[in-house]
Amino acid sequence: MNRSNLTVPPEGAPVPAPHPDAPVGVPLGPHYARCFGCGPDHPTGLHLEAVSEDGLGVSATFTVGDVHQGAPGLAHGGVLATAMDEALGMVVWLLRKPYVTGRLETDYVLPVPVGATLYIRTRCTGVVGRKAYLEAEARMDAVDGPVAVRAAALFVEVPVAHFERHGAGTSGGDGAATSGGAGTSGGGAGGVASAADLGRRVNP
Ligand SMILES: CCCCC/C=C\C/C=C\C/C=C\C/C=C\CCCC(=O)SCCNC(=O)CCNC(=O)[C@H](O)C(C)(C)COP(=O)(O)OP(=O)(O)OC[C@H]1O[C@@H](n2cnc3c(N)ncnc32)[C@H](O)[C@@H]1OP(=O)(O)O
Repeated sequence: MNRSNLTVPPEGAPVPAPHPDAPVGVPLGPHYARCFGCGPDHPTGLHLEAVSEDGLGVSATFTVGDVHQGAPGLAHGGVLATAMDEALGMVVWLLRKPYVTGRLETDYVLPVPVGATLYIRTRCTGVVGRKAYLEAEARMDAVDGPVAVRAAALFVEVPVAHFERHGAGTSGGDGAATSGGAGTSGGGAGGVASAADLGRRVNP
């Protein structure tokens, strides 16, 4: 894909070992029930469903709905970038540290119609200090379908306080969702309802 060197790990950058608690071969479930990317409680979200492959890579599916259109009958490019961001974020979630997207690069290779299902695979390609490098590819309508979107990203590790300091209305009161969901019941990564939950998850 076309990409800047900001999302390419420096030569010799180590790929981390999977976290010992990282789930393998199981559905991840949502990390947050109201997440636009993966939350089952979000009415028009992407409802991405993902499986950890080996603790460092994730397979996810996203079916484009009516609410995701840009041009008539076609997925909005920003929505597709969000789907890639979400699937990439699920990989750093497996590393059991809080990260945010610093940079996201996207190549749109094919138009993606409403009703299409994207089969997304993402992978961590290196970690240097607070920076995690990741790549993603989305194939149309089958795991071995044509490539529709490619992405690369730099995620930056942040303290749990990042979410406490910057999140509005997520301190566990009315704005907080119950994490519930497949994340906790499916033996997967486990959902969070608040920044405090996130802290407990990272430092149990
Ligand atoms: C309260 C409720 C909590 C609920 C939370 C639930 C879950 C959340 C937790 C985990 C997520 C789980 C699953 C994933 C799900 C979804 C995926 C979507 C993820 C997102 O959608 S997340 C939202 C969008 N995201 C942001 O909202 C970030 C806004 N932003 C910032 O918060 C700062 O900007 C930050 C922190 C990025 C950096 O700030 P900073 O001050 O900490 O660090 P600094 O600037 O020193 O950068 C350190 C090193 O990164 C390099 N670096 C930084 N930025 C770069 C860039 N853009 N390009 C190239 N390199 C960059 C520097 O060059 C330096 O590199 P070097 O060390 O080599 O000098």
